[in-house]
Amino acid sequence: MATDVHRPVTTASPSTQAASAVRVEGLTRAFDGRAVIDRLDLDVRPGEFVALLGRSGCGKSTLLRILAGLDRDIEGTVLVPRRKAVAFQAPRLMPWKRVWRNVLLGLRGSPERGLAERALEEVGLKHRTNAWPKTLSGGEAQRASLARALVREPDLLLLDEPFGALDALTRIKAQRLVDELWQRRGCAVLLVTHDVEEAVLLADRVLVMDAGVIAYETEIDLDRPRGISDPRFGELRAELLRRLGVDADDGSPETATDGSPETAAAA
Ligand SMILES: Nc1ncnc2c1ncn2[C@@H]1O[C@H](COP(=O)(O)OP(=O)(O)OP(=O)(O)O)[C@@H](O)[C@H]1O
Repeated sequence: MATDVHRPVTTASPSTQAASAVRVEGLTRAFDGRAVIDRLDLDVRPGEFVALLGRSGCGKSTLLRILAGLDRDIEGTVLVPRRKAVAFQAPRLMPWKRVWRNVLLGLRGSPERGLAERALEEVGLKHRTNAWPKTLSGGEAQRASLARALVREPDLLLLDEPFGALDALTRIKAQRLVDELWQRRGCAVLLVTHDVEEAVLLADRVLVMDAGVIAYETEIDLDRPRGISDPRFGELRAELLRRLGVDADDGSPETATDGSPETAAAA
């Protein structure tokens, strides 16, 4: 797997690179002198599905943008595969280009329309190949955005709240689609989400970001396909909510009282 190195201060050995789809060591990103990411370490295995939770403003999108190579004003080591793709909450389609041209946007050379068609077929949108973006529903636009990511044949797929703006039913369908695509493609996925159930439903491992680092992580030891009625699902959900500082019973934020690392992570 070809690997991009962003401003390394240390160098990982080739064997380490092969064992990880993402390797981050001592990553720091500051804005106006304030470290939003503060010596963060992270490893994602090839083909692993990782979900990233955390309070609003804790730095999730900043981390994702760094992994995508969109922000290089960093300290530390970031190793990511060269073939990576990102999809955001807003589909970011160019309104003056037809759907298939949007899918091919930014690809080198002169990629053929058939390439876009195959990716659109994979997301169930082949019938809208020739459409203008403004004629797509929210769910369709998000699928077009996913097709644009898939056409890059990524080893790493970065998803920043991709279902955040969708209605509940469309969201469930989009989650199933991402699950299917991940199983078929076998790429590593890093999904930023606010939705704890979505994280437990889809991910192999869920991370909670707080105070600039990964403050908590848990493997999701549930068989697939997963159902929210599974008692273990409820346990994992409750624990993650607790780590996020939310009481699973009444949804109200907990107050940090004892200064313990656990409480600090959740506060
Ligand atoms: N370009 C920037 N300039 C200054 N501050 C920034 C910039 N980008 C992000 N920040 C700040 O960094 C912090 C983390 O932002 P980020 O968008 O990564 O949070 P987040 O966890 O993704 O939040 P949310 O869940 O609300 O999307 C915020 O305080 C934000 O204001």
